[in-house]
This record gives sequence, C-alpha cells and structure tokens, in this order.
Amino acid sequence: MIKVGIVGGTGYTGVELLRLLAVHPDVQLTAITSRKEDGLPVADMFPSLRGVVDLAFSSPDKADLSQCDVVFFATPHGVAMAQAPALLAAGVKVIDLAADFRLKDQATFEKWYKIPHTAPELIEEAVYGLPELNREDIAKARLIANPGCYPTTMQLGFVPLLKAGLIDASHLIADCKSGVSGAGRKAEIGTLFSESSDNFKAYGVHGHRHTPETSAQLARYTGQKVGLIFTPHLVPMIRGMHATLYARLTQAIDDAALQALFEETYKDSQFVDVMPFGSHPETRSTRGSNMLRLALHRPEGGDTVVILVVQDNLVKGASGQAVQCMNLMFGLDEATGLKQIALLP
Ligand SMILES: NC(=O)C1=CN([C@@H]2O[C@H](COP(=O)(O)OP(=O)(O)OC[C@H]3O[C@@H](n4cnc5c(N)ncnc54)[C@H](OP(=O)(O)O)[C@@H]3O)[C@@H](O)[C@H]2O)C=CC1
Ligand SMILES: CC(=O)N[C@@H](CCC(=O)OP(=O)(O)O)C(=O)O
Repeated sequence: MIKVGIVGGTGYTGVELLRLLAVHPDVQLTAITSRKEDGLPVADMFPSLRGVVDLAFSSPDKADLSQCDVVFFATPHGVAMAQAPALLAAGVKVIDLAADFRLKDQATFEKWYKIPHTAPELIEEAVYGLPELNREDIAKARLIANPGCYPTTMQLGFVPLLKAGLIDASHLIADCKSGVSGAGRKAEIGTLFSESSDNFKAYGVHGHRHTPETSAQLARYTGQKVGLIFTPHLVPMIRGMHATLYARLTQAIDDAALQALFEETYKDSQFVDVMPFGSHPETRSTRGSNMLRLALHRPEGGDTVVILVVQDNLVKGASGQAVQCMNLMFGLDEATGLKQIALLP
C-alpha cells in the first residue's frame, strides 16, 4: 500500500483528494493536516467521509509526514516549497497542487505570485503533472507540479493543433469559465452566495497567472513561442470549467482530418474524450469525474477553429489529475481509483 499524506485536508482540493483516495485500492491514508482543526476527526468535518476515513486532522508541525511514501500539498502557493526539500531528502515523493514548481523561470514565478521562491534548487527537477503530454517524465519524478485548472483545458485543447503546425501560434484566444469552487474554500467576499450566485463576470482580464503558465508549457511542448489571450470568468455554479478556445488555421485542412488529429493525439488517453465534430460538451458531463471532454467546431467552414473543452475543476483540474500522477509515479495503471462516472443531473 502507498502511504499518503495530505497537507491542507480541510480545503476543497484536499477533501476531493480524500474522496478519491479513501476508495483507492492501493492507498493507505496516513496523515491529514489542518492548522485549525488539530485533533478533529475528518468525518466530523466532512460527513460524506463517515465510515470511510477514520483519521483525525493533525497540525502540520505534529504530523509525521516523513513516514509517508507521497505527500500531496493541497495548500496555497508557498507552502510546498517550504517543506518539499526535507520530505524529498527523507525519500518522500511530493505532489504540489499549487504553483510553487510550475514555472521554470523563478523571476516569472516571483512576479506573478508575489512571494520569494525558497526552494529554487528544486525548480528544474520538478515535473509538470499533465499526464497526457508527459507521462514518461511523471513516472520517473520525485516532485510533481500539478497544473492549474484553466491551464489543463488550454493545453489539451491547443497542443494537437500547435504540434501539427496548423495554426497561428502568435494569436491564441481562450475564453474560460470556472465554477466558484475554483477559488477555494476560504472566506472571501467575491465568493459569498449573494455576490457570486445569479451573477456572471470576467476577472483578471489585464493579466492572470495562468497565462504565463500556459504559454510556457505550450512553448515547451510544441517548440513554438505562443501569444495567448486568456480571459477567465466566474460562473454561478459550484464545480465545473468550460473553455472556449479560438485559433486561426494557417493551412488547408478538412474537418475530418482535424477530428482525426485529435483522436490520434488522445487515443491512449483514457481521460480525454474527443467528442464527435460539432458537439457541445457540458460541464455536468464531467462533474465528479476525472474526464475532460472536448469538441471541435469550424464556424461557417472558415479558417477559425473553435475547441470547446470541459472538465471538473476539482477533479481533472486538480485532485484527480494529482492522483493520476501518483498512479504513474508508483507504477500503477493511470486510471486506478479514478473511474467515477460524472453525476447527472
Ligand atoms: N480549487 C480549485 O479548483 C483548484 C485549486 N488549485 C490549487 O490548489 C491549492 C489548494 O486549493 P483549494 O483546495 O481550492 O484551497 P482552499 O482554500 O480550499 O484550502 C487550502 C487548504 O490549505 C490549508 N492551509 C492554508 N495555509 C496553510 C499553511 N500555511 N500551511 C499548511 N496548510 C495551509 C488550509 O487548511 P487549514 O487552514 O485548516 O490549515 C486548507 O485546508 C491552491 O494552491 C490552489 O491554487 C489548483 C487547481 C484547481
Ligand atoms: C474561480 C477562481 O478563482 N479560480 C482560480 C484558479 C484556481 C487554480 O487553478 O488555481 P492555481 O493555479 O492558483 O493553483 C483563480 O482564477 O485564481
């Protein structure tokens, strides 16, 4: 059994990790931390876990994480970088759901996250945890930088077209919407019910930290410098993310060949569903599951390709993706413990 520790067990991605890992056949939940809830049985806070998780939260300074085989950090930016060096030195693998190790350029990280990086020596070693694009590196990694939720949709949507050299890389547009759980469980005015329900708005239009993350990864995977305009929106739903991606074709290609390109790219990826050309994927078709669904469109047969991508921000956009990485790191089938079907309605 893989002994798992979770730092940040009281947040949304933390409890989502618990939901997935409590029934994972190869995992033994070993330590779950909370600074505020030391000693509280996990199932007292989350009754959905009654009967499946019998551990109590322990404060991060008391939890012996060095006895774990892997530790997930479901914490704000800056926490994993403080603890990863000691854990790695003790032979513990680390999966960070925050952004501490996502950007290879330290100055770019510090500019966007406004904190100094305290473990720069680990940045190069960290492997970006997007299995569909770098399974082999993940399998060999000790330290995973789990992608942001929006970047997962943008990368899986744009990469096939960029790799095939079919689109103008200098002008990619991503119009994305997230459910409110994307902002986490902490109290904030913008996520109060009376602020975010029955309301719809864009944010971060002038610049969002997921733009440098996505641009850097797209450049890394495709060898092309990209120009990306990314606009996130907050939609009045709890879970779910919808990305509408636009790219201009630079070569003649018919719809069937475009579709075939995506089907071929993701033929070995169990968690990417390439829907029939012209489909309209719905966020609820991914709710609670690790599946990302996408569909291609070509309005009026013109030279703009529209890629619609949906996922559950807490599963494929965060905790499910992290478990997918863990499976690869421990030589398991990538889908172990991740076969949940989306909840409808
Ligand atoms: N929500 C989402 O859809 C996604 C989130 N992410 C990223 O995942 C990470 C977690 O997000 P999310 O679960 O939404 O956040 P939440 O705000 O819901 O939870 C944060 C958790 O971290 C703990 N925590 C906070 N500060 C510290 C600290 N200094 N040391 C130890 N523990 C701490 C909190 O617990 P306590 O106060 O009890 O200690 C809490 O359990 C973030 O970096 C986020 O950006 C990534 C992709 C998607
Ligand atoms: C709706 C909402 O607020 N979403 C978050 C992104 C969540 C995420 O992916 O987080 P990290 O990259 O920070 O890990 C945001 O836009 O800041």
